[in-house]
Amino acid sequence: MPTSRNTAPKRPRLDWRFVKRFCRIVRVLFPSWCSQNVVMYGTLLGVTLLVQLVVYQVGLIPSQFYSVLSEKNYGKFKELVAFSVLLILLISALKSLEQYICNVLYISWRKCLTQSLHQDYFSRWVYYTLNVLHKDIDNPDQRMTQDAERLCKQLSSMASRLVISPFTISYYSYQCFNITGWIGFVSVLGYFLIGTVANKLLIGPVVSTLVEQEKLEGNLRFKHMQIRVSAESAAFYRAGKVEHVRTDHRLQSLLHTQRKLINWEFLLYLGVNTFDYMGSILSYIIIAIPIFAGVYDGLTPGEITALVSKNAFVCMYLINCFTQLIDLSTTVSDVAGYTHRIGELQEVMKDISRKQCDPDCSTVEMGNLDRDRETLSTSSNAAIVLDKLSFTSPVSEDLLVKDLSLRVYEGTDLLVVGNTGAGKTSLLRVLNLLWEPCNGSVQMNTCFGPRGIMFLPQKPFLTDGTLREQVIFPLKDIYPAAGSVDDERILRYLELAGMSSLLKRTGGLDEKVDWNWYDVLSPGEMQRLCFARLFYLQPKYAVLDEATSALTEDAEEQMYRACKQLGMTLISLGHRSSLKQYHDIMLRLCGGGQWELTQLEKR
Ligand SMILES: Nc1ncnc2c1ncn2[C@@H]1O[C@H](COP(=O)(O)OP(=O)(O)OP(=O)(O)O)[C@@H](O)[C@H]1O
Repeated sequence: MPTSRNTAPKRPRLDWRFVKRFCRIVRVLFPSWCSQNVVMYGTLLGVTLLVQLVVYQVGLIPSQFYSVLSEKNYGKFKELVAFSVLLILLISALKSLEQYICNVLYISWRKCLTQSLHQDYFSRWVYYTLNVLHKDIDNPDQRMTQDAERLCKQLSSMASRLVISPFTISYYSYQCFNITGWIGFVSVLGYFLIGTVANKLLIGPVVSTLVEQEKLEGNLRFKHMQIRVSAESAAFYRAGKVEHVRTDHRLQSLLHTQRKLINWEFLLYLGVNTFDYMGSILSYIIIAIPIFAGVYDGLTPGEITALVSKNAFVCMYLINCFTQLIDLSTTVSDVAGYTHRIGELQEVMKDISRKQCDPDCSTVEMGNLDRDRETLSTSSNAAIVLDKLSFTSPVSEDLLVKDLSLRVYEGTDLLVVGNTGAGKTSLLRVLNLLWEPCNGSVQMNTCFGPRGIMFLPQKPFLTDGTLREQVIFPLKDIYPAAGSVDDERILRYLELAGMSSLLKRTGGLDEKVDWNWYDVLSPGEMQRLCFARLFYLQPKYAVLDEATSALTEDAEEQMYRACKQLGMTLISLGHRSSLKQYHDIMLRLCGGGQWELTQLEKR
């Protein structure tokens, strides 16, 4: 497990690492040369270019008006008014279209990026390692939702401006050079360079503070999430006061960082605004140079006015192009912050995924069932073979289990007992490949999932959705056949688990419910619903981690008898002595790595 708790996190910057991460994200946003996003982006560039051409024409209109009015030419004036109206209609249409394409591109990019992150997150058990074991990365959920959304929004707003800038800058530089000579052009360029250096110095702290702020924002939301999920338990403890203090504490840290951020942003905005306004004065100074130098002495006052107007437009627009580039620096700082957060998540997920070697049948898919049966019939008799297995918890050096050798055969039920924290559930984590053993080996000759091995975890997992979706979970589709056959099976197993009353509460198998299953079901009901799921899926091996802890002994007997009738081999974890009667062998974890195996008398 890679940990870097002792090393300070690297400050996110506009550096080579940023370039690499950004390129990786761009590859996700543009999956191939002929993808829809490339076409859309190309169209956006085309429209932006058209906007620039029309803007140039619109910019020349005042100088034409000066010329026409100084000549008092009524015919030309009428033509010019009609032409101006036409150009204005055209530019409004083009700018609206440009904005529209930006928005469509934003949605399409968000889809690509979030789906790609989901792909890595839900592959194998990356989500488990990331959330439970991997503490180096904060708030993966926030990175996949909010950060991805903001990155796409910012990128779509600046994407075309950034690419089109070199062309407009070249064109207006050429015009500026033609009219004012090299002094005008060099002045504008020098002005831009000074602005860039100043902004670069200010962006660095803004990027790192922004990343910090996003992290704290996620922490605060997580705290609220925690209260929401555990509202009832908190209320029993009357924990409002202490949780209030803790939540406010997180809020304080967030606000402190936000204050730091707005201080840095104040300096950045100061630079940006000064640059903007100085730019407008600079344009007149540049225009004044050839006029005072006598270059245009031969022109009439009307022609000089028209020329000054045209020159003013060209110079101001060139400065405006540069200014826009500088203004983009604030957007670039946001983009850099989000790029680092998302890029880091991608790297960590890829790294985890690479380490999680894929057991060929760990996925739960209907299509795997036939292959699963083949695997079972050709494999060794023992479903699980543990050979000198030793493991610790991820944060401790002390062995929970040392040199455990054990074989689990079909039809031989195993009970695992031991004191609190002795490592019973951890043994399941190792069997499930969630934790790596530090010694020995685990050989799973049976597939995970329906028809193979199914785990009923200590904390029941209820998905969102209808009653049917709860029962058939983790299958995506009904099995073995849709329609009344499957409905009958579900109803039969709900009844067997003592949960047929749920049908009335939900209003049917496929009625959407507007409640959170965890809030409305009692712990015992949740456990019964998980048994209904088990009866429906009928795996060969059922691993039950204190799965009846919230049930009476009678109800426990009912569940265990049903499992046996359905032909399941059981591996149970628990504290109750009543469990012994349903099992053949007992593994006792004695602590400090010690363990013992005993034969049991089944009733
Ligand atoms: N994600 C984790 N990170 C670090 N330590 C963990 C983690 N999960 C469990 N542990 C520790 O590993 C040890 C064994 O835990 P485990 O859940 O296996 O106990 P158990 O025998 O199942 O206990 P119980 O009877 O209470 O369910 C405990 O000390 C626990 O705190």
